[in-house]
Amino acid sequence: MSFVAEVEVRFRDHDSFGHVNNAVYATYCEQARVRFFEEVLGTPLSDPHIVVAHLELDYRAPIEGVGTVEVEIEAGEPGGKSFPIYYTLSYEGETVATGETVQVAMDDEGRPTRVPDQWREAIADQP
Ligand SMILES: CC(C)(COP(=O)(O)OP(=O)(O)OC[C@H]1O[C@@H](n2cnc3c(N)ncnc32)[C@H](O)[C@@H]1OP(=O)(O)O)[C@@H](O)C(=O)NCCC(=O)NCCSC(=O)c1cc(O)c2ccccc2c1O
Repeated sequence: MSFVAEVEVRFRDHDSFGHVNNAVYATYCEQARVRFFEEVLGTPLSDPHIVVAHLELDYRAPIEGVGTVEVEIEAGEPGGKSFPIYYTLSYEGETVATGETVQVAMDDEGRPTRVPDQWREAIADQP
C-alpha cells in the first residue's frame, strides 16, 4: 500500500485543446505532496525547512474530463540533505503521468542541512 491523495480536476484546468494543461500536473503533485508532508512526515505547509530542488514529469495519457485524479506518492531513501518523491497520477483507472521531485532540507539560516531523523523514520515507516 502507498500514500494516495485524491485531487479535484477543475473545468478551468483544461486548455483550449480540451485536455488538462501540462503545467497543472505539477500542481496536482504539489497538492498531494503537501498532504504527504502533513500526514506522513508531520510537517505543515508553513514549515520553511524544505525546498523543492528538482521536478520532472512524464505525460502518458491526456485528462479530458473533470472529476478526480489519484496521486500515489512514495518517498525514496534519503541521501544526506535530500530525498526523492515519486508520483503516479491516475485518472479513471489509467496512469496519466509519472514524476519525481527532489526535496532538500534547510536549516534555520536557509542553508541545506541533513535530512532530520524524524523524516528519515517517517519515510522508512511510510504506508
Ligand atoms: C536546492 C538548493 C538549496 C540546493 O543548494 P546547493 O546546490 O548549494 O546545495 P548542496 O550542494 O548542499 O546540495 C544539497 C542536496 O541537494 C541536492 N540537490 C541540489 N540541487 C539539486 C537538483 N537540482 N536536483 C536534485 N538534487 C539536488 C544535492 O544532491 C544534495 O543532496 P544530498 O542528499 O546528496 O546531500 C538551491 O539550489 C536552491 O535554493 N534552489 C531553489 C529552490 C527553490 O526555490 N525551489 C522552489 C520553491 S520551494 C517550493 O516550491 C515548495 C513546494 C512545496 O510543495 C512545498 C511543500 C511543503 C513545504 C515546502 C514546500 C516548498 O518550499
